[in-house]
Amino acid sequence: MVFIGGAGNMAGAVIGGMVASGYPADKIVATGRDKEKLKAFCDRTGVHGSTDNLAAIEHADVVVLSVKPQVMKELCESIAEKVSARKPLVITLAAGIPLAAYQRWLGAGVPIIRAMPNTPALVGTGVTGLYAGDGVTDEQKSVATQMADAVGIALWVEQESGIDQVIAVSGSGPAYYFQFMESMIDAAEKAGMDRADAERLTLQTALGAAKLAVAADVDVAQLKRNVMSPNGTTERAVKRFQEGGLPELVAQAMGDCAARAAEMAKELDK
Ligand SMILES: NC(=O)C1=CN([C@@H]2O[C@H](COP(=O)(O)OP(=O)(O)OC[C@H]3O[C@@H](n4cnc5c(N)ncnc54)[C@H](OP(=O)(O)O)[C@@H]3O)[C@@H](O)[C@H]2O)C=CC1
Ligand SMILES: O=C(O)[C@@H]1CCC=N1
Repeated sequence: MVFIGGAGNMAGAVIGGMVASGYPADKIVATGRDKEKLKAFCDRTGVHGSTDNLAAIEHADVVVLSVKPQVMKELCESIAEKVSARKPLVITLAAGIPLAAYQRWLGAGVPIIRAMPNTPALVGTGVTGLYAGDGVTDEQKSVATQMADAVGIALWVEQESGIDQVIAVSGSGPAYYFQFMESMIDAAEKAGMDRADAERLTLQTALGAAKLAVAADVDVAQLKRNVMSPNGTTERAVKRFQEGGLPELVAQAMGDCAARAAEMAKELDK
């Protein structure tokens, strides 16, 4: 399996998670342009590295594309001849680029899967949304499912637009939680708590809440009520969130996120 842009944030997290879960590191090649960054990544994970995309994909059955959306067209055009001749399975991790664009850039008939992972893949707790284009076999779909399963959970979507919904929930989602944690840490520090203590307590609380929510047989609304004693401290805090419009703000932010994915598609599908 070859990851183009393999030492980057997203592919690096997927590769790190795959290797940690037992996928053989010597079956993975990561490519990049920055030799030092690539070497450090390969030393850390045990995967092979290459600064030559064409040489790296020469015999590959699966090519994962993980460069920034803005440079994806240029990258695809640079590998198109080789890819359209051999037709390996191409899995793209990029946000905001429709399958139709890859078909134009890489040539018709190349099997393409859009995958939308998230960075918690690195710790085996990722979410990957998946969408398969025409001509992708069940065996190829199962390769993508295996990659996703190795680093967390997978969800296949029926429509390509489902990928934009996945971006709004889980692709970008970790940043929403990091933002919330950052705000809690800042507020606790401002209120007089040592920053390191504030960080420790905030992160453990986030971890505990997420673990409890996953393990519980009641929904998150009930778990929230379980923390709220009538006329107690939590009720006061939650009332402030609700009066301040947090639910609407979250919905707006997620809407903005999905809208940006659609906007990127218009900018980049050329
Ligand atoms: N970050 C995230 O949370 C998520 C990102 N994504 C998607 O993943 C993709 C990558 O994003 P992210 O990892 O954040 O970005 P990064 O910039 O961290 O990684 C991109 C990598 O691509 C490499 N690269 C650029 N051009 C080339 C090239 N021509 N040949 C080989 N390697 C190249 C860069 O390495 P070098 O500097 O060595 O060239 C860099 O390491 C994007 O398309 C994004 O939409 C999807 C889901 C979540
Ligand atoms: O912010 C971005 O565009 C990428 C896609 C999802 C997460 N990061």
